[in-house]
Amino acid sequence: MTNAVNTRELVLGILMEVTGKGTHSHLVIRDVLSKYQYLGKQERSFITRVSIGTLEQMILIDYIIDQFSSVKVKKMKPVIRNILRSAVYQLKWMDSIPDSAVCNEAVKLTRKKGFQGLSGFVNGVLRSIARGPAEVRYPDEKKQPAEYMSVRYSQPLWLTQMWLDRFGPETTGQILGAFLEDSPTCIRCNTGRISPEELAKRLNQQGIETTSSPYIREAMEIRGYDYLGALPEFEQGLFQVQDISSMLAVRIAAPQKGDTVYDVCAAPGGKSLYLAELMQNTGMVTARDLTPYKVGLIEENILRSGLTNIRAQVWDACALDEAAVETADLVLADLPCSGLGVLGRKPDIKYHMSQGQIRELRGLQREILGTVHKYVKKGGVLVYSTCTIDIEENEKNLEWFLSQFPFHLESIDPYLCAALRSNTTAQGYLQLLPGVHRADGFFMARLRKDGE
Ligand SMILES: C[S@@+](CC[C@H](N)C(=O)[O-])C[C@H]1O[C@@H](n2cnc3c(N)ncnc32)[C@H](O)[C@@H]1O
Repeated sequence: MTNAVNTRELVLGILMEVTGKGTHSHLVIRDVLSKYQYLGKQERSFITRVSIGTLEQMILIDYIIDQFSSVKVKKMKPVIRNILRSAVYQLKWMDSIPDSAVCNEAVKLTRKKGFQGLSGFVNGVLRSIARGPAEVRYPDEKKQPAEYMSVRYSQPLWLTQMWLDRFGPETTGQILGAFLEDSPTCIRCNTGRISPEELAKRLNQQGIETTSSPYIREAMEIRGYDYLGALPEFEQGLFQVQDISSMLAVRIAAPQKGDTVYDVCAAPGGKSLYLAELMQNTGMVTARDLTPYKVGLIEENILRSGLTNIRAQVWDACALDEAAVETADLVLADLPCSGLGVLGRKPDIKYHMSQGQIRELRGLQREILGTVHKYVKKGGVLVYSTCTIDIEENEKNLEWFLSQFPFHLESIDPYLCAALRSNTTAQGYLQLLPGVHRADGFFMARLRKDGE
């Protein structure tokens, strides 16, 4: 790799930003790649792979380093621990790079960053790891199942314990395992403009692999593209990037032609656009979000879609809009949440989230639900959804909502394929689990307002 030193330095910068300042990895990586556009495809994919891979496996990587280092990872200087982390990722997960090259580059970078005196330490730790046994000595699976799974799947202990208590070891293993697998990009074909078969054919002709979803006809997973934004089919609005679970949330909302719809937390607008599309350019979808920046993202997407039955507005969902009270056939409350269902796509969430933050989010969700349910007409529908796997934000919030407001759950089976139907879907809600379902972790519930 011609530019190896530079790319490793860029990876270090990304790790410092994400682990030190808590910035989201996908934003930091996007900024770095757009700043260094002159880098070749190989260098760009090296930066993405090592940054994401290191973050994904960081708990396991730290565990490995701690077994070989006299100084524990937590006690190290941030620059040193991040140089070691990305080097261990290359040693253990990237067979194509010789161990000696990984160690030498890490030592050079240590010196370049002004830690001349620690270059011997970095060299020693990395060479011991490279020479050490290939197999990791995990915590005892029988005596310490949560510790074992936490290290094995590189997930925080509190999260692993929470899911073990709720789902048991088998399902927890499936969920955690799925987070470490490659997450394909999912797209939704704009069926108003092109059939899924024709879109797949056009993408295949450009060397892009497509796999149709078992759950929704217009959904497909795509692999093997370089830059999505450059595809003519994207430019022309023939498809949207959207996970299958998000599409399902819209499907269970089942908007009708001519409906008045409020999507109260809508940016960047994926679900709003799908709602508007299903309404075949009739009725009106009001897509709201908190800031002009976020609403700008919705507006860009509206423009690309060519739909005219959708408008974007800045509106704080906690503030009551008197004019909207009892006007909506459908309200979509796809609320801010802990995001624990999408750890496979956004690995750094697991380092930033905590039980305290979950409590705060639950409070915000209740505040928003307590406001926006008022927009639903008597006999209208409210869909509550989150991209998380957390009983407090999902089932418990649902129970709370039903105890407070005049709504009842309604079966979502008519909108789902047989593979997704269960006791809970017959009641009116669905918790998707990665590894169990072929989709991101996601929760959705359909509630009908009492009355006409
Ligand atoms: C889960 S995301 C929505 C994703 C969106 N529904 C989609 O499918 O593209 C949650 C959104 O809620 C917004 N949000 C957070 N607090 C809000 C509030 N008080 N009022 C309105 N929007 C809010 C965030 O800016 C974020 O865009």
